[in-house]
Amino acid sequence: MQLNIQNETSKLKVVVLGQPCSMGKTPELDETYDAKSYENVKNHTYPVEEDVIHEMKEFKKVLQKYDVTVLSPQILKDYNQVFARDVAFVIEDNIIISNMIADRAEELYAYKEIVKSIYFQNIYNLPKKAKVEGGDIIPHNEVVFCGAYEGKDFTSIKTARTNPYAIDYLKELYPNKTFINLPLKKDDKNPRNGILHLDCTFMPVGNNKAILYKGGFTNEKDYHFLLDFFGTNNVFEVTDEELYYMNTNVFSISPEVVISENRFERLNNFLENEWNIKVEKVPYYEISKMGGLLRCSTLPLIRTDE
Ligand SMILES: NC(=[NH2+])NCCC[C@H](N)C(=O)O
Repeated sequence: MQLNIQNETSKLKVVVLGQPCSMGKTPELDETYDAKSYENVKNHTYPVEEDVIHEMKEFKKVLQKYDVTVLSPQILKDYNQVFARDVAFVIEDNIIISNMIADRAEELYAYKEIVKSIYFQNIYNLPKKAKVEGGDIIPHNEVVFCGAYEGKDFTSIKTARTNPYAIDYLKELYPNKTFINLPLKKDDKNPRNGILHLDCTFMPVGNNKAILYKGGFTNEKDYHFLLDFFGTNNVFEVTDEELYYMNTNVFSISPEVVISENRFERLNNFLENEWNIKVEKVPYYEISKMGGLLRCSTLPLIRTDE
């Protein structure tokens, strides 16, 4: 398989969709590793497998309607494999295997067959010290936006997943790209105070447009930087409440078509009416309770340049 990913929105051809089966039982509070799961376990509202299967089926149907080839990781017994995004990521024609949080490390085993179908010279493993997850990496043509956490307390924060060392390493692999780090606020218990991955607070859509939440960045100047980068008129800003339900985490299948959650009313209307982007709506509310949404559930392998 010849991989190709330059950005978030070019026409999608091949994608891995996470695996909803055999999620295992609801975690204990101290077994959660993101703030939304923490909150939903605490409130006894953590989703059941049946609902997760249903939502992912609906998502898959839309992908297939647009002739996208959908691959699945193998099923690992009693292991949450919904969020394919973080396991690995593709930049240009290489796949980079993430060094994920230990709680999720086994997910990679389920990708053996998929990785086997990729030319070996295009598969990169990183040194152990380089911590990174795909949700913190957003390729945007010559630029790669990153969400590395720079604090000294990195190892004691479960929602800190990407470190500056990993970004430095990626810079060496892609000397022609500009890596822009946008450090994120972290909070393992309160989902309203911290951001798990960069794709939970910022997402390019259409042609050089973006969805953005102001409050997610450690340095407010990074929010202003993104506003300038895309241009204020090309940015849809989400509110605190919309952030909580993960409105930034939609998934593009082309510059003209975005898959979004059916409750994201203000965003969906805006995309359709103001930016002329077709919005395919799917139910994904239950999955949002585990700290990820549509983009998080996917690992795109091939998008065609147009
Ligand atoms: N790319 C993402 N935002 N992924 C979301 C992953 C959520 C998952 N519960 C975790 O904590 O790892």
